[in-house]
Amino acid sequence: MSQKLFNSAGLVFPALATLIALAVSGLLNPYLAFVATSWIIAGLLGLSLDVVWGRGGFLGLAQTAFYGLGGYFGSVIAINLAPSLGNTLILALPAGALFGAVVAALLGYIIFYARMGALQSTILSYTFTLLLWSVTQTYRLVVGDAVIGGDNGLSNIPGIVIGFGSEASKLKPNAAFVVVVIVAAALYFLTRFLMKSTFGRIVDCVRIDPEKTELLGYDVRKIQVLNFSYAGAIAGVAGALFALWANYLNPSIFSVQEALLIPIYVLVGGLGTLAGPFLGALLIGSLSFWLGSGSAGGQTTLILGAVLILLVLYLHNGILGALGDLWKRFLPDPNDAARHAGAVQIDEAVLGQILEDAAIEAGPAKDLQTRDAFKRFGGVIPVNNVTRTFTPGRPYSLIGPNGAGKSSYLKTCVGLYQPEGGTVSIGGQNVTRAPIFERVRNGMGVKNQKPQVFGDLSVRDNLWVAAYARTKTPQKAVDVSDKILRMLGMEEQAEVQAGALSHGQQQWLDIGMVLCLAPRVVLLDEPAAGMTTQETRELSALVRILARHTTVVVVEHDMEFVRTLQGHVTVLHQGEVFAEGDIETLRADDRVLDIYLGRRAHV
Ligand SMILES: Nc1ncnc2c1ncn2[C@@H]1O[C@H](COP(=O)(O)OP(=O)(O)OP(=O)(O)O)[C@@H](O)[C@H]1O
Repeated sequence: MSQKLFNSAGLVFPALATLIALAVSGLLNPYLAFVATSWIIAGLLGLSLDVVWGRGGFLGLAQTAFYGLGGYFGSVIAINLAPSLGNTLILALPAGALFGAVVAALLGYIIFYARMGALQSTILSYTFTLLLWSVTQTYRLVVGDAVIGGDNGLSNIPGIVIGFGSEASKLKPNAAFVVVVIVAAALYFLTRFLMKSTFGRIVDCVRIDPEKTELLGYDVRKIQVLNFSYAGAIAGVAGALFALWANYLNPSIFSVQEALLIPIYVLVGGLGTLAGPFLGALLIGSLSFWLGSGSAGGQTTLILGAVLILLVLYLHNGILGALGDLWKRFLPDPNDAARHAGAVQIDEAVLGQILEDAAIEAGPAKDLQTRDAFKRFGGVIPVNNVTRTFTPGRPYSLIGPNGAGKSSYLKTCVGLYQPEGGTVSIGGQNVTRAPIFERVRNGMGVKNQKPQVFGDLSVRDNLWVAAYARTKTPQKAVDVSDKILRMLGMEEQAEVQAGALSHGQQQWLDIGMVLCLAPRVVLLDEPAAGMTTQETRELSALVRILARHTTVVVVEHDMEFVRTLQGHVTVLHQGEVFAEGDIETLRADDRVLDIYLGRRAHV
């Protein structure tokens, strides 16, 4: 019961809060209703940032820009059309949403496709807000009866008007409060629904590990722009509501102070909780209202600042995050099963079936080919004109001393590194300049050196997200991920958070995720690292079976593991192919021993 309530807390408690707000709306004195309306609008703006930051993982400081633009655009429409139509809500809110979404999509396109670092992206978003501040102060634009820009601001904005024509009437503060509560609640529940949907799950993956998400075949940048644009729409609605509520807008809406208040609402309420920003805005709004009008009047900023610092210092996950953590202590630990997990044992029959199904759905195995692949990092050349073709049948192992360029070669094939020269092709198709997700959609399945799993997601969800990337059908993804779960013998750990698994188990989960993609070429970078001897044996069997159905290339240090693969071995040294053959011959080759031992002649 309490587990169920915990899972639906984001639905039950906000619904209760909405009902309470609606029930007390008639009892509030009009001034308090008027002020409280602004706190809810601020919470809505905080929600938009939580979508971008708490869920998407990007601390954007442009939410007030979309808010202000939504406010201005919504007001221009309301000012010009309200005299004939009456109702301002159905004009201003969609206009604000649309404008916020479009501008956010354009800014998001620049931020995410330019592949800037996190800090640069935050600064760019902030610069955009400041630019609007400066532009709206400097220039004036007249659109019909609306005058935008200049310090005097836009002052003839009609209030919240409902009804049409002669029936139209401007709402009094208490009724306006009700309307704003309803709009905010509707957007909150819509956002919660979206974040619980497949789109939201993928947004979570992008936040946790964007590289891994792309390695599953998702177009990460597109998802980021869509999420950013959705958040821009919410900010635009909040801005339009604000303009109607205040009947006035001026450039200070784009100010530094406004932009920095929003992350504070989110942090105080609880990052990523969606409901937290409302709580944060309500708390900060009511505290400053009370301090401002009470005996502590002159010290408001100081006291508010101290309270905020204490809250952020002692409640790392904000109020709702802390309450959630506290509640979890009284619930059964879902990660308990991770501690009882034995060594993974592959079910070869299920594996065979999975690989046959994969061939039916994704087609025959593909060759991987590089021609004169060349990659340089300053004076280091980890991939030096490597020409190789890998085909299905037997596994290929890449070995060599530390720094030989094995991982760099794999990363060049995957697209994690862009080569300065040469080509990479999959199944005869040149993918040298293709983004990673396109190579994956072309049949490439990759496991990097460190296991990459989505730690906050359950084992089952990790596999589902991988399977969904290929199948694009939720139920099919369930079928595929269930089979992989069975093949790995990890059914009992299905609900465990992937981050709670041991290193070796995470390796298996990562390999399972690769298999969910039905890859036609598989690249595995040190898959046996962190595995027990028994697990390494299991892995060897898996790789051999896999190589019968697809092309498999494995980078590995563990020579015993390489020997058991019974495959073709390539020795890399200083970025070049140094020797090739079977492992027994290479182990007996003095030249190979020399480079491993660092003996003079070949180093
Ligand atoms: N992103 C990078 N930036 C700069 N240098 C890099 C980068 N990636 C690899 N290198 C350099 O390229 C060389 C080859 O590294 P790489 O990791 O490919 O070797 P490796 O054979 O996989 O080694 P190991 O077995 O230790 O993992 C090293 O000198 C490394 O420092």
